[in-house]
Amino acid sequence: MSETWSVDEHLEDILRGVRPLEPIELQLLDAQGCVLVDEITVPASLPPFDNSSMDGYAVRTADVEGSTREFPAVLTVLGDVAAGSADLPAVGPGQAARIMTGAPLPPGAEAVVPVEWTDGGTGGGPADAMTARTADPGGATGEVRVHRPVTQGQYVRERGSDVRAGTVALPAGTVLGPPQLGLLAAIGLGKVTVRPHPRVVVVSTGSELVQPGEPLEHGQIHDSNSFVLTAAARAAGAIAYRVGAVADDPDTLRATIEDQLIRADIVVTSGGVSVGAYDVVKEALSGVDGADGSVEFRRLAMQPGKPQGFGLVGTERTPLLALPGNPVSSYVSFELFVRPAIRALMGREPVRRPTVPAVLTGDTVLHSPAGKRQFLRGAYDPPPPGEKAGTVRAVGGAGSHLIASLAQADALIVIPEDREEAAPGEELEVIRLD
Ligand SMILES: Nc1nc2c(c(=O)[nH]1)N[C@H]1C(S)=C(S)[C@@H](COP(=O)(O)OP(=O)(O)OC[C@H]3O[C@@H](n4cnc5c(N)ncnc54)[C@H](O)[C@@H]3O)O[C@H]1N2
Ligand code: MOO
Repeated sequence: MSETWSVDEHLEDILRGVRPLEPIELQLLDAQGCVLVDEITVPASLPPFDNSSMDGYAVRTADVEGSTREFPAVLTVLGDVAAGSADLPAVGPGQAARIMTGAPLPPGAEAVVPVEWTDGGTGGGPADAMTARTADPGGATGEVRVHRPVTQGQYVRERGSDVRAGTVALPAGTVLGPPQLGLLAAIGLGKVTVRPHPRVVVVSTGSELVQPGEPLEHGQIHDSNSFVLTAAARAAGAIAYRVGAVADDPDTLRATIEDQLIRADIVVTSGGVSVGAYDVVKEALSGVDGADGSVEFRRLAMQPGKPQGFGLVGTERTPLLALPGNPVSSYVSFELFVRPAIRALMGREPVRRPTVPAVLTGDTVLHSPAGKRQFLRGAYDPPPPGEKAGTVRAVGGAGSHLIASLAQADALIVIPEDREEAAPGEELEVIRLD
């Protein structure tokens, strides 16, 4: 661990070892957040048929021309056309069909008069609504008085007016969010080919660690990193498995990782990477060169997150990122290195979180070690209209054990390597953690 790596060099090294996962076919909801590999063509037009956009009466426009409240057009109602109806009455001169939103326009009809522009078949004033069929089956027949004319095609959603068969529904590279999944469902696709969610196995290490919910003996602490890392991996789009904390024993750790490789596209460990006598991850995984790969441990010019390990392990050369154990270091390292690796596996761009400018508020000058990129926890406010930069204030100190203030933060304030302090009023870059 002699030379010091920059944040960017370490990330580039990781990204060189990460290839996008092979595409697979998934059920629509399993593909949420995934990237489409090929463009999707619309197999059949949407809507598939001309249909009504209103509850009302399907009419011939000539029959209602010039109609008013005082001089209504009086039409004979043939019956109901409900959404899903296949049996459609032909609408002839002087006739109308009561029609529901989404129902196919019956033959002969050219437009739809909303029910509010009619007497609803009651013989009274303008209707507010139709009476439910169950309450008044007879309401579907008889006469209707139409108080306003409609033009050709009015309140009719034309076949193909949404998307036409043969056109591109979604281009390759689309990230499937709720509306995109909705479109695939609407055009009738039950499955879709995407790069899958990476499987991330999270292993925390440390003989002092006790699972939350269990009492502590003196000297012990609860394992929080494995929860942070597993939750963060899920938020980044991965399927994450949390393995309980492994004690500081190299053989146990090696065996645990070997067992886990079967379900891992990435392994993330926390703790045991520094220079202590019980730094188990380093001891178990460094220098195991050969077919099964190896993990290289290095010092980074960053704070927090100085000690890091990265390598490709097992016969599948699975990327393993060994993060430092201090809780803030572990989380910041996840954001800077594991999240981009997850996104690279998914084929999602950009892999890095973007930075945004923010003016530092508060009354404290922030300090940063020379030559290191520092990531301080911040609370960010977006810019008011017309301004480019938001504001950010530091929350908590620089200590990498400060879990409570990390929970107050929604941004990381970046102090570059060439700066040793930043004063209130200065504009800095921040990474938003949303
Ligand atoms: N002599 C030196 N000591 C240390 C150096 C150094 O350069 N020289 N680097 C320091 C830095 S910076 C960091 S970061 C830590 C990294 O240590 P490890 O990765 O070996 O982590 P541990 O020693 O296992 O734990 C550190 C700290 O974090 C707590 N921890 C660990 N795992 C969890 C967990 N799952 N949940 C909650 N808290 C956890 C652990 O109890 C320790 O307090 O090394 C410094 N030392
Ligand atoms: O660099 Mo360590 O990761 O501060 O706490």
